[in-house]
Amino acid sequence: MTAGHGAKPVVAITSGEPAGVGPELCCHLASREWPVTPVIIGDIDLLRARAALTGSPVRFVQWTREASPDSALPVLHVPLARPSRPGVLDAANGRYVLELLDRAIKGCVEGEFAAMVTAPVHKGVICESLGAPDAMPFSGHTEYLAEHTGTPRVVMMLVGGGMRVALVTTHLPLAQVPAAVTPQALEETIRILHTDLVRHFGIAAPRILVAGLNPHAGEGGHMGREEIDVIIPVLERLRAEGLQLIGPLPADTLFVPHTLAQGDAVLAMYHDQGLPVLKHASFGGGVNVTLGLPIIRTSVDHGTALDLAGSGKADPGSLFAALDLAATMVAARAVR
Ligand SMILES: NC(=O)C1=CN([C@@H]2O[C@H](COP(=O)(O)OP(=O)(O)OC[C@H]3O[C@@H](n4cnc5c(N)ncnc54)[C@H](O)[C@@H]3O)[C@@H](O)[C@H]2O)C=CC1
Ligand SMILES: NCC(=O)COP(=O)(O)O
Repeated sequence: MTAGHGAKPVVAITSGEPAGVGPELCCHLASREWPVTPVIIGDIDLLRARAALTGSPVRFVQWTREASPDSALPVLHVPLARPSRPGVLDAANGRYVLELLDRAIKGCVEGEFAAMVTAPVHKGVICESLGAPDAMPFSGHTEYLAEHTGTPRVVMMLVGGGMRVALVTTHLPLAQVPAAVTPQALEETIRILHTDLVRHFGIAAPRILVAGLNPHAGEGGHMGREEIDVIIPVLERLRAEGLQLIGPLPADTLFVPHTLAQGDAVLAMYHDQGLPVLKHASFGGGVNVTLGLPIIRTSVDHGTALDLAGSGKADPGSLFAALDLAATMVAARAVR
């Protein structure tokens, strides 16, 4: 049983990179009623400072499980290492950002929180803070959550603009993508996507549109062989088990409306094959959800927007959509 704040499930909101728009977006959570109780994880003084700077009337109070909800936003206080200025990254606060994630993960695993929603982090400054300015020890929440929940494979899926777009590979250099699209990676990704479309999205028999890797899905082997050597054999094997898999389809025409209408989700082979289309259709209202985890995690579809930090102009639509989706997933889990 997840600890309640009043009668509602508690959802942790990690406020993300302190120099980015995450803290000020959290202020907007007070402007709506939610079916869950959002508890913000972050430095309470930072949140108060961003509220003052952006003219938000919100009040932040320290979170206690016993307190009854009022108009103030509860905060689980985690102190910054150093005061943060909007738009100015500071590697000294990199570990603070990871502490927010660690606290939320722990709370979700132990049942204190029903789900976690993440505001954006800056991957580069976290890597710098870990003493690896030229390497990528932190490549994203998705990979971090997999590692820290002991989950061998998870799937990044973005939802927005009437689409669901999942990825076989996530944050890795483009040159490494073909080698990462292995039969095992593809099969495990499809199984997770299928299972979670049923489990979390209530789609009884999901139809998945699978992109090819190469232009024109390899043009029959004349423009690359990954479709013939890897993708088609995996799809055939899984179709024999009853999964509804359409493809491999040329990615350039997969996203035309009449093709999209034939599926419940798209599976893209890599980050920039699928996400630009979805973000074009839904930026500011899209949600990133991690499938295959033992916990529920959703996120905004945008980054730290350092250029907007402190201006109060950042759009909270994606954070709202992420919290709405997390609440829906929590409710669906409760009736299973
Ligand atoms: N969920 C996460 O933690 C994500 C983190 N990132 C990280 O964010 C950092 C910056 O990434 P960029 O590629 O510059 O993308 P970005 O999303 O931060 O910014 C791209 C453009 O969109 C605008 N924008 C972003 N969020 C907005 C909002 N809520 N309202 C209005 N306009 C908004 C920005 O002002 C900018 O012009 C990188 O370190 C990246 O890795 C990127 C995407 C997701
Ligand atoms: N493009 C998505 C992104 O960068 C956010 O990824 P993650 O931090 O949620 O893994």
